Amino acid sequence: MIDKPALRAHIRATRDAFVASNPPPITVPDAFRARLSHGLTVTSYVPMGSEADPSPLARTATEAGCVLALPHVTVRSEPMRFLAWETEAALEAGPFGLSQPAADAIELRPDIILTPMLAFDAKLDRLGQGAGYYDRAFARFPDAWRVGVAWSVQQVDGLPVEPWDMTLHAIVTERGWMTR
Ligand SMILES: Nc1nc2c(c(=O)[nH]1)N(C=O)[C@@H](CNc1ccc(C(=O)N[C@@H](CCC(=O)O)C(=O)O)cc1)CN2
Ligand SMILES: Nc1ncnc2c1ncn2[C@@H]1O[C@H](COP(=O)(O)OP(=O)(O)OP(=O)(O)O)[C@@H](O)[C@H]1O
Repeated sequence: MIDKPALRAHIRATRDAFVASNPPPITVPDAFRARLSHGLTVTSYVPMGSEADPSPLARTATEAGCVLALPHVTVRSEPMRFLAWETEAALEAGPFGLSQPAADAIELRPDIILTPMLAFDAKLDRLGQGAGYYDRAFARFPDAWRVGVAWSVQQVDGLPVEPWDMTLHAIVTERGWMTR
């Protein structure tokens, strides 16, 4: 049995140390670019702490004519919503120190979900912050393309898979593209 809280703390520390060593940014894989088309809704996120920054992917999506959205959360019992976000538009302070769109921004249905995560494995299973926000969003939008974004050092040998977990379709790290 893997102790998830202990694993989360360990990975946060590993990620902090990795970022302190000045890793290269994430670059945009051709397989990601190939999937973009005009009018698709792509959800990004604003990195917190030492999370990998998905902006290169989000910028490429905007250039391809995609619409960008960002997650918006309130309390755990309420689902996360994806709200429209124009690059440069002001963000507001949310819970957990998050920056997010204003609560009255337009809610969108995602086609591609750029997903933050704490840990992942070679089978493209993921471990998040533990609030289940992305797990619930994946269940609500099962047809969206689930692309995890992380640093390569966040890969682990295996993760406990919960009944509600939905495997990612692909992962982007500073080392490149992983798919199944
Ligand atoms: N950048 C980013 N945005 C995101 C997420 C994420 O993982 N990363 N989320 C993914 O769900 C949602 C926010 N969910 C969160 C759920 C729990 C905690 C949390 O428990 N934070 C701890 C401290 C974490 C730390 O030490 O790094 C806390 O505040 O006590 C944070 C965000 C939506 N936006
Ligand atoms: N589809 C779902 N419907 C309702 N509750 C869910 C669903 N998926 C997950 N949950 C709940 O979310 C909680 C968190 O699960 P877990 O520890 O696997 O989160 P995580 O993968 O770290 O989180 P996240 O998806 O936010 O990154 C669990 O208590 C679980 O019951």
